[in-house]
Amino acid sequence: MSAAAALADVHAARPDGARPILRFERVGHVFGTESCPLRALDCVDLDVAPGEFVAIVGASGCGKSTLLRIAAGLISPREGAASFDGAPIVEPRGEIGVVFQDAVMLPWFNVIDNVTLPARLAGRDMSAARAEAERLLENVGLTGFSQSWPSSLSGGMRQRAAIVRALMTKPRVLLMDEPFGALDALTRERMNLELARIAEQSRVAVLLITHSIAEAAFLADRVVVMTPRPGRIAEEIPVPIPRPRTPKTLSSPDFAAVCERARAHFLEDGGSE
Ligand SMILES: Nc1ncnc2c1ncn2[C@@H]1O[C@H](COP(=O)(O)OP(=O)(O)OP(=O)(O)O)[C@@H](O)[C@H]1O
Repeated sequence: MSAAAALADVHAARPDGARPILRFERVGHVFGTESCPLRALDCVDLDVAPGEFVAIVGASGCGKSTLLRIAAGLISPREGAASFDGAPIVEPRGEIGVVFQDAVMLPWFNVIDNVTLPARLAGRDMSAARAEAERLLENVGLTGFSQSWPSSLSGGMRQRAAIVRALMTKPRVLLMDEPFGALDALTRERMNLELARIAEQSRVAVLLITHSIAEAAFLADRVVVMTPRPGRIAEEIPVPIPRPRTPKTLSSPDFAAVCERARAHFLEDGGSE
């Protein structure tokens, strides 16, 4: 069974309603003190539908990570609200998985113990959790590495393990903050293909933050461009490219058009990708 088929299987029995699975309503956030405030986000309205893949691009410091941390329940927004399936997000929850740029793994745990940690913390049956983890590891190309120490894995392998760990809670939303930013270009391309397969065949909704317009256009159903700080939504660009996405996608006129439309914002602002 392929990684994607396995993940489709993981999510198969879940009924998805028509309402957004993730919603930001007039979300604003200010850091700093009253005398020295720093407005990171301003009036962000954004919906993510069940199973949808949304990528966010924006200049460094425009508030992308802050938005994602609000969705993860790690920060309470000063203004507006974020909700998951209609309920306010007030703390981290199992249905929302998070993958950060640095695949933080506990160095004193091997791979299988790291990826099954959420299951252990949730008090799940560990033999079932281990079997599920082994299956997911196999399907992301980490067969035979379950007993390895994190220090012996490459960056790409650690990131794959981090994705498996995030999927162990059977999330309905996967939040990804520059997950492949630290990888070399070739590994990043391979990881993009893998993530595209996961997203296409599973029903997990993905909110991806990336500095790469090409990565956003390749993976997403919709590319959201943010303004420089304070971050607002400048434009939502639909990506009319059929799935499955393949390496050939990168040379399609639609792909080039989406990239050009997104890039125009950064040229206007004097910024760069
Ligand atoms: N905990 C914090 N305390 C104070 N200021 C913060 C904090 N977190 C973020 N900021 C500030 O808020 C703004 C938005 O930060 P954020 O990390 O969300 O931006 P970003 O778009 O993700 O940036 P990058 O692309 O460089 O990662 C920045 O000016 C940052 O310095």
